[in-house]
Amino acid sequence: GTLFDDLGGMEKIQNVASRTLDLALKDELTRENFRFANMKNIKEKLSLMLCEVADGPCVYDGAPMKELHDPMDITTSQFNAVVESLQQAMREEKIPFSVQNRLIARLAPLHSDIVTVR
Ligand code: HEM
Repeated sequence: GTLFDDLGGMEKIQNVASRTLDLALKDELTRENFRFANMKNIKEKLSLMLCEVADGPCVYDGAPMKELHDPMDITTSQFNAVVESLQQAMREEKIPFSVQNRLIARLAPLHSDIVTVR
């Protein structure tokens, strides 16, 4: 089976994406960035990205990660904060720890496109 199946399929992924962004909107380290963002749109695009990266039946159709995040001058601490929001969201959805880690591992390479400041 795919990581997509192990995560519990599309509905679970949509819940995770939605909750991750709600948490990021509350987190002191990241809330300013998301303050004026179209959360409904980001939730949809993040769902597609997570689905695709987990070998699910989706094609990400959003903006390239670097282009999108580069102007925000994002730090490693902020990147880690979003990853922690994602981990909390997966925990709340009762996704097994080992499955959580497989998804995180596939997102780790995005670090170099997203973080442009130390
Ligand atoms: C694993 C890390 C991350 C992933 C996978 C990710 C993914 C995404 C995706 C898929 C979108 C929507 C793209 C689109 O609308 O076409 C997005 C938008 C956005 N991301 Fe991230 N992101 C990450 C980290 C971060 C961090 C650390 C911040 C800032 C603290 C951040 C701030 C934003 C903001 C503000 C938007 C909305 C931009 C806009 O609509 O103009 N992201 N991200």
